Formats: sequence, structure tokens, C-alpha cells
Amino acid sequence: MSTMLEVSGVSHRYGTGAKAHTAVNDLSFTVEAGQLASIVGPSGCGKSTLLRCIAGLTPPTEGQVSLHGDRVDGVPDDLAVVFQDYSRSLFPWLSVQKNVEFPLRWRSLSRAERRTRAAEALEQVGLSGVGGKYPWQLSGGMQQRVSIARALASRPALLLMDEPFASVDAQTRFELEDLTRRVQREQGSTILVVTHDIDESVYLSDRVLVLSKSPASIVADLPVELPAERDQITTRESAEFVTLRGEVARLLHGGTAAPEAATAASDAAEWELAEQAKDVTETKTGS
Ligand SMILES: Nc1ncnc2c1ncn2[C@@H]1O[C@H](COP(=O)(O)OP(=O)(O)OP(=O)(O)O)[C@@H](O)[C@H]1O
Repeated sequence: MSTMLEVSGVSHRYGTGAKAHTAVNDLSFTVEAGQLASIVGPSGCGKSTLLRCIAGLTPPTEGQVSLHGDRVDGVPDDLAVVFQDYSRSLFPWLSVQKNVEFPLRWRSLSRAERRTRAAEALEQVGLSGVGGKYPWQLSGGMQQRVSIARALASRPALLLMDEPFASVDAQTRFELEDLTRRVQREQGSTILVVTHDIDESVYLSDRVLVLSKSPASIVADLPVELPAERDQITTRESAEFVTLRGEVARLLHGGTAAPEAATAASDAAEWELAEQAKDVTETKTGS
């Protein structure tokens, strides 16, 4: 396996002087080609800042990011990002097909090639036949599929996903997680997903990077040794899954020891409840 992404000593500070706020603190890790890695961390710990540094949208204050050995200095051509808010990332005045084709306009591709690529990407996400519709004519889950298709159409070396399923209902979330795993395996894509959902990080990934509270630093890098074929019900019930989600929860609480499965499960449930309560508060206060 070759290294697709290398993050070396990356820190990011917002502002300067007494008002400076360090969001990311000296992070280093690599992601191998063909790997699906998740980054999980508490709300506000610096996950999105890290992703923006990796995507070349925000230059790190210190350190550097390399994609297949090339230093990232601006958004690389062969990198795509799927954001949480599909309603703001799709153009409402363009058809679904045109939305998916849009980033390909900067590639040296003929119009016919762009159409073909977009149609193929829509088929991969199970949306053949809706290319002529507009995003606002689709459900939220379908719109996020369109965002994923748009990212896939450019055949990125690295696909970054920032809380990609946080704005859809639970059933759709499960479908989109399975879709992501299927596409990743079919295409051998390299994917880095940022989430604050412990279960999602474990279910989706080959590996989970656990971040500390702000400023983000890596507290653990855990391999996910679940079978490649996963199922939303049986995988989540398995002892390996329950143990791992508990371990991630424990690390997020600041612990380090490997737990017993039962304690781990209760830790994970407690964490999920705390996160849900926080989401409700943030929704109510609009923060
Ligand atoms: N443009 C900015 N200017 C100043 N501070 C910022 C800016 N963007 C983010 N921050 C701060 O940096 C810290 C990390 O924010 P970031 O959005 O990266 O965290 P996060 O882990 O993605 O959060 P969440 O899980 O809630 O989305 C927070 O304290 C946030 O207030």
C-alpha cells in the first residue's frame, strides 16, 4: 500500500496575539491508498479545521499536508469534499445532471465525456433516472447522494467527508453509510470521514482516529478489525463492534484502558445521549 495522505505536524491557530485560538495542535498521521479512515472527536475540537487544512482551503499555521507525495498548497485537482449541508452545496438552478457535471468543467474533458461520467456517478449512488430533476425536487437523502455523485464523478485521489450524514434521518444515514462502503470497495477509493458519531466511525471505517478536546490532538489510532462485509443490524450487535465503540467512547471521555464490553457499551450509550442532548440545545439556540 502506498501513502495517499500525509499530515505532518499540522497546527492551526485562528487570530493572533492574545486573541489567538489554537484549533488544531501538532497533528501527524498518514492514510494509505484505498483506506477508509474516520476521525471522531468532541464537538468543537477542531475536526472541520483539520479537514479544511487537508483540503487546502485553510493553510495550516504550522506543519504541512501532502497528497500522494505532493505538498498541498491550495485545493488539489484530485481531491473532493462532501459537506454536511447538501442544501448549500448543490446549485438549485441547475439540474441534478448539471450539478454533477459542474466540477468537470475545469477538466480537459469533452461535453460527451462529462455527461457520461456524471451518468455513471449517478448510477453508482442509485440515482439513475433523476438527472433531469432539480435538487429541490429530491428528498434530503437523495440530495446528499447527488453531492456524493458529484464528488465521485471527478474520480478523486482522496475523498473527504465532513459530517456527511448528520443532516439526514437515521434510516437514510444507514443507507448512505452502506453506499459509502460499497463505493469505496468497488472503486478502491481513499476516504477520510469526519464525524462525531462513535457508531458511525466504527461501522464505516477500516480505522478510527480519536481526537482530544480542543485543541485537537490524536489520542488513539484504532484499527477496525470487523469483517469487510458489514450489516447495519448484525455488525452493530457483534461483540467486536460493541467493544470497539466502547473503547472509542472511553477515549473520548479521557480514559485509556481497554474496557470490558458491558462497561464499554454503557459508556458509548452515555456519550451518545450527551451528544444528542448537545445537538438539541444547539438546534434550539441556533448555534
Ligand atoms: N473562522 C474561525 N475563526 C475563529 N475561530 C474559529 C473559526 N472556525 C472555527 N473556530 C474555532 O475553532 C475551534 C474548532 O472549530 P471546528 O469547527 O474546527 O471544530 P469541529 O470539531 O469541527 O466542531 P463541530 O463538531 O461542532 O462541527 C472552535 O473553538 C471554533 O470556535
